[in-house]
Amino acid sequence: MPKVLVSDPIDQSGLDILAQVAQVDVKTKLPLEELVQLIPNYDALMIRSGTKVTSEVIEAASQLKIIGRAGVGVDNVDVAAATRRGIVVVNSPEGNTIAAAEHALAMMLSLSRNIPEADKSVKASAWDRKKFTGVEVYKKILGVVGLGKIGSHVATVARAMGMNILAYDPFISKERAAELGCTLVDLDLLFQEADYITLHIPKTPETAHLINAEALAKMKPTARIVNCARGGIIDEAALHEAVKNGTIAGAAIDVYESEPLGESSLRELGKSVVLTPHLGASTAEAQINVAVDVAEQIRDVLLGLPARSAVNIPGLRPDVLERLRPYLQLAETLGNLVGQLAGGRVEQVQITLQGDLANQDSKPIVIATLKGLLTNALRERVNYVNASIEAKERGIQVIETRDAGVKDFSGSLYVSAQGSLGEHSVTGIILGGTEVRITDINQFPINVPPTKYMLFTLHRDMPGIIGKIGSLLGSFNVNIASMQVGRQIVRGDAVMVLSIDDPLPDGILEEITKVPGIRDAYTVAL
Ligand SMILES: NC(=O)C1=CN([C@@H]2O[C@H](COP(=O)(O)OP(=O)(O)OC[C@H]3O[C@@H](n4cnc5c(N)ncnc54)[C@H](O)[C@@H]3O)[C@@H](O)[C@H]2O)C=CC1
Ligand SMILES: O=C(O)C(=O)COP(=O)(O)O
Repeated sequence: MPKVLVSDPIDQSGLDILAQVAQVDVKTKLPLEELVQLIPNYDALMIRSGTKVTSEVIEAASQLKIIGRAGVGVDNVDVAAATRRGIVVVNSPEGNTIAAAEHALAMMLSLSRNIPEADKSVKASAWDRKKFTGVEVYKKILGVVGLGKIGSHVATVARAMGMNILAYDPFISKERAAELGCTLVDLDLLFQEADYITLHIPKTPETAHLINAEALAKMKPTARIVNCARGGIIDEAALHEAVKNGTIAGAAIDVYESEPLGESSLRELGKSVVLTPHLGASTAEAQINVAVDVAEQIRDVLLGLPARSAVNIPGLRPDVLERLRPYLQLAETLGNLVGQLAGGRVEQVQITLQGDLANQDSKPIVIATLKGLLTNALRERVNYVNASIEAKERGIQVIETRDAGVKDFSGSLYVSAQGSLGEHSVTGIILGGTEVRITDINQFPINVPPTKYMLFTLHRDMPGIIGKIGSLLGSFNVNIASMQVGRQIVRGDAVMVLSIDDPLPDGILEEITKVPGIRDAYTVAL
């Protein structure tokens, strides 16, 4: 019988499902060393946010087939390490949406009406009404950062309370935002206008310390901020300063840079700050939802069936996968590339299967392209199973075409993305059965393999320009691994593609665009 280790508190309904197919051991609050020692005995691990599944744990997990996260965020799991070991990671994308949204709303109201401090004072036998006079949310502006599942529900309920909603989410279309009654704005405007700011984004390298001293300085002195998303999106030291100095009026925080919260100056801020111990998902209903959702998936995987919400494996039929594997890699790379070139919100994607590829099953290729495209927004949360739904929810229009007449290569894939910042296109092929080659960017012919870090420029084809870019990169200590130029006509417009060994340092892209003749420059990490 397979063995499942449950290392965080999970609702009994989930444990009952696991017990149908496995021996279930519940051992919570395990120190890392003990987890590393125990894990080789288990086929499945079921967790919440308390267990850190580090690469060390995964390396020791010689039998492990699946990690089930009974919740949304998988930032406590080294998903890349799990993927390398062939371990499926599943979560419950919707099981606690309502719980988290309601907690954010409760936090906003608690902060506005000083409920926690007032409660404390009554329980201490005081009757102090003046001290706890609050503010109303009615007719106030709520800035929602991240208009995904939780952010959308918060916006809907807040509208019903008479709030006006500004939203920032670079991956959501204007139409989708309008459907929710929200006005999409840029982040600076949201910071400047909002009376309340609520965060509903994943923690990624881009969102780490999104709310720092500089951002806080842009906010109204009456602004209040709510974080029920992830610790580390707010710089806690900067928040403490901002509330203490009156830069903003207050904050309600559920998640912290380090959990459990250790020594923290946030505790010293009295009624201006409301703190809860990561309770967003802690409702009876959500805990049953996530426990059942994830336990069912663990059961299925242990029985050899596919999981419905795997964050790290394609949910496609194995035979299709095998046949199309190189083209799925091509599609994912082109989707990711065109998404990064497009930069902002993508509204429309066109995917054309050309030449011999036009006779293949397009569905997996379209899904792989969308997965690549959405990786920028959703990271490891997007997979082959949910890529189409996620694209639809973001209002991205997908146009799929076939053109068997294109005979440049035996089969090629063309992907273009039209978004808030313009349109970009890329074409690619598979060389020698396995190798991805990019053969065209924005209608300029090239022939380059994708690499981890790339720099693209659109420029005028004129003498000296390549040298200038080379020297500029050199002066920033950026090593160029390879370089190629593509043009349609001599001394007309051209594109330059550079593979570089490291990410571009801050500020250099701006310098590149200042070089005479350079029209645009883009950096991409694949
Ligand atoms: N406090 C708690 O107990 C809980 C916390 N959460 C956290 O809430 C967050 C949101 O969850 P969901 O709404 O389910 O996820 P979701 O994936 O449905 O929505 C996230 C949204 O953020 C957007 N986004 C990504 N990067 C962005 C950026 N740099 N700027 C602005 N928007 C960006 C995405 O386009 C997406 O629409 C996650 O971090 C999750 O871990 C979720 C459940 C409970
Ligand atoms: O689902 C999420 O992302 C959460 O943050 C919930 O965390 P928890 O399962 O309550 O430890």
